[in-house]
Amino acid sequence: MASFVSTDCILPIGFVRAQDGSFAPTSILHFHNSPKTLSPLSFSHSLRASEIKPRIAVQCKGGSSLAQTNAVRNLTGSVTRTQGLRFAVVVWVPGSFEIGVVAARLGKSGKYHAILCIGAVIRGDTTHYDAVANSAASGVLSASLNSGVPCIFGVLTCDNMDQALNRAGGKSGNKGAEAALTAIEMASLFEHHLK
Ligand SMILES: Nc1c(NC[C@H](O)[C@H](O)[C@H](O)CO)[nH]c(=O)[nH]c1=O
Ligand SMILES: CC(=O)[C@@H](O)COP(=O)(O)O
Repeated sequence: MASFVSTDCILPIGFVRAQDGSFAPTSILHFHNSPKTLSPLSFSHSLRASEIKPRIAVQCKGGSSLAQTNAVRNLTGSVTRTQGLRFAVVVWVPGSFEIGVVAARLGKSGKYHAILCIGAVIRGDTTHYDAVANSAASGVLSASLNSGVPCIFGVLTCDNMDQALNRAGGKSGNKGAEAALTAIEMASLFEHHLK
């Protein structure tokens, strides 16, 4: 389930060990509840835990955990609320290495709410597998981040064909179908909650 939490919290990003053995934050970012972006409102150095008057409990002694604030919303995508959503499927490119650039072009077109990327990389005798598999993954991720449109990684990376067939509708399920559901959920999340 994809979810997005907007909170009003104080986020310690570093700790020092105090003389009594407790941990105190060395720097604090104070975030304000903003569903769109978390933007630090203030940045205070070397605040000690005793100086913080948080709206949340910051447990520093023996570890650090942030209690939930009193303003938390979970935004989730839906696999049923899909009216009007448009999808592109990248599958018939020469190889998985080429998926990323096609996904990026489709994402930037503004025509689609999500791009589903489907492929299978099967290990051979050389290290070429690693180059292709890693490039396919980074290519799809870059397409997402650069276009702002969810590009879903539905590329099998397997040591042999049996592994691939088992994940393409065999005894290990259908990773392509799972990726398709992820595409729907992400498109719905973006369309209904993150515009
Ligand atoms: N061996 C596999 C490949 N290799 C081809 C590359 O993806 C790429 O098309 C080529 O290197 C030219 O840029 N592709 C797969 O998708 N699966 C493989 O098992
Ligand atoms: C993923 C690949 O590129 C790989 O299947 C190529 O096979 P080989 O390493 O035997 O050339």
